[in-house]
Amino acid sequence: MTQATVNSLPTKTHLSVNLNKVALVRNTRHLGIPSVTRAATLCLQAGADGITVHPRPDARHIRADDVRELAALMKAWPDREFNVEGNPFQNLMDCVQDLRERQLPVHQVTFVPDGEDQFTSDHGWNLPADNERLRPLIAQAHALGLRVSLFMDAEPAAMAHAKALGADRIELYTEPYAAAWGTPEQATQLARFAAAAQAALEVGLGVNAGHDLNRDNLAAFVRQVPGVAEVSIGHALIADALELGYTATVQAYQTCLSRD
Ligand SMILES: CC(=O)[C@@H](O)[C@H](O)COP(=O)(O)O
Ligand SMILES: NCC(=O)COP(=O)(O)O
Repeated sequence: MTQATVNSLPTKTHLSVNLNKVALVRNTRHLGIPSVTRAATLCLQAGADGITVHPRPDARHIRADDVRELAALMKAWPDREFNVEGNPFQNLMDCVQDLRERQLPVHQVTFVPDGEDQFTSDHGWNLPADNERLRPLIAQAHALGLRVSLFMDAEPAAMAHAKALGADRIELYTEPYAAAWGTPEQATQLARFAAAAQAALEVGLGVNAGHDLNRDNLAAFVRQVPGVAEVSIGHALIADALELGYTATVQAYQTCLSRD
């Protein structure tokens, strides 16, 4: 990497807490508990750097109302980030346009190429094949004042395409690393993700990461993959919070991210 690139590496990896799973439990009754906004408040009070949600078209967990209520809450936390994930060819753009019309904060959109009823995210964009259809949506998000991150597999060659499309960041889809953690494949996967992150940094993209990161696999990832600006973590973090509470859990994840 050039010196200029090294100098621009983030000094901290931010923790964005994904609250999908809080909404998933809430949606099994009509009682409003557990509260997604209360969870967000507790995570932010505990030191989370941001909140992530992924409102899927089937509204299985996060609903449009949740996105609005969380954005309204984020107004009271101007130094924290609100990241909304989704497929821009489905409901994502309407969702963030709605926030903008209400003058509610949203900082980043993460474009994810999921099908309408996909079990969970399991792949990134296919660049350059998806280039032409993504380009106008990235421009549309920029016109709304949003940072755009593209959910990507750890393929170094795709990073220059993401940059040429106008993306600001990529989010590395980390499930293959998480699945390899603790096995002989771990080092191979780490090297693969490090190469993809380095390729992204070299073309001037920021690097986010997420999917199945947890308290066991997180520290090695951020130590060995260069320049990770942000991780978004939901499933494992909320599972931990059921046992430890939000405050202790967020603090434990921040300890994993510490570079001391
Ligand atoms: C893009 C990504 O990896 C996460 O948003 C993941 O898709 C979480 O979604 P679910 O909580 O619906 O599994
Ligand atoms: N972008 C990934 C995310 O928000 C959370 O993924 P997971 O931790 O629920 O797998």
